[in-house]
Amino acid sequence: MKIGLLGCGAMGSLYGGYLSKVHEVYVCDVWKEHIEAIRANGIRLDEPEGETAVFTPKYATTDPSEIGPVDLLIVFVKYMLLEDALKNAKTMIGKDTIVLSLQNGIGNYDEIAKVVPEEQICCGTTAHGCTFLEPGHVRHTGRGITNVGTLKGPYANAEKVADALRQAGFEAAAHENVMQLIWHKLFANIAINAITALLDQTNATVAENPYEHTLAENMVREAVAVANATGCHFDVEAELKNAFDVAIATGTNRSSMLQDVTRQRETEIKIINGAVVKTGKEAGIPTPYNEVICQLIQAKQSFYLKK
Ligand SMILES: NC(=O)C1=CN([C@@H]2O[C@H](COP(=O)(O)OP(=O)(O)OC[C@H]3O[C@@H](n4cnc5c(N)ncnc54)[C@H](OP(=O)(O)O)[C@@H]3O)[C@@H](O)[C@H]2O)C=CC1
Ligand SMILES: CC(C)(CO)C(=O)C(=O)O
Repeated sequence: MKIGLLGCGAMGSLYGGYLSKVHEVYVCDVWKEHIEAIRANGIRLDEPEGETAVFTPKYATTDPSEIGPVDLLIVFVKYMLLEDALKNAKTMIGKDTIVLSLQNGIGNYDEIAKVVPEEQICCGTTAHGCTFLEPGHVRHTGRGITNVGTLKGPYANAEKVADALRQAGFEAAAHENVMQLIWHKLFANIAINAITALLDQTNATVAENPYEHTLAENMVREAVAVANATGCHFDVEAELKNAFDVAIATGTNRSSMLQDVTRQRETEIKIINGAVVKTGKEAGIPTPYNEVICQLIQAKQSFYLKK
């Protein structure tokens, strides 16, 4: 399969690397130094078990027009850059190209749909974790399943994508009700990301510190109520247990939002806690805890983004 990776940072390097074992992989990123390092030495991936794997994609570039249409385009660009990134990579998207989003949060699909017909979009979740180390070099921090589904497109597309991922050694499954899985993953990000970013603490503290725990619980309770108002069927106690289990399992991690504020980058708050606030407003469900934490993160990032 001809596969493109749009955004080849931490996660794009992991997926691009593994997929290049069996597929024809083209990686595209705006960061010139990183692309040059991949061209020179391949993608170096420090595996959770300790060894370093090296993968060689077919082609690495900063210019999507060099690639042409692919069968599958996986987007690992952050949400706020997604629409522009896809417009810039239009030449990679043919009428049969499947575009896959595995990004965190709720909102990526709508950004993709501004540029790509919905019939061609697949979305899902990944339980892998990755951290960028230096150009051409990333750390794989944890393994897990990749779930794929469609909202409007043919379900066969999700099966095709899951199959291509499995061929490359990923644990992957297609699902009829992918929104349920996206919400499920979101609840853990709701509990962990913004709190750790505000307090500059690792993930475990959300489960262990009583004040953080109470705040996380209140935010997850709101999020579950909102998800259920959209037609999902979540048991709030089970989701709370899962969210705190994730906090413990990834205990020493600095969450992606904490990494963003540390590097003075715009965070994904709008599609994490912000998605709960937005959907809550549409469904008439109050979400005061999520609203306050959104304002605090927006305030924090406004100081360094100067906007
Ligand atoms: N890291 C993780 O463990 C996980 C991340 N995710 C999700 O995956 C997504 C990506 O995360 P992650 O890999 O950590 O992020 P990174 O910031 O490491 O990677 C994103 C890459 O996209 C590049 N980029 C920006 N604009 C464009 C463009 N127009 N065309 C091509 N590339 C572009 C960025 O360059 P630049 O930095 O110069 O902007 C960067 O190299 C996020 O939405 C996140 O929620 C999901 C699960 C786990
Ligand atoms: C699960 C968790 C919280 C792991 O750090 C994550 O997905 C993130 O940091 O965005």
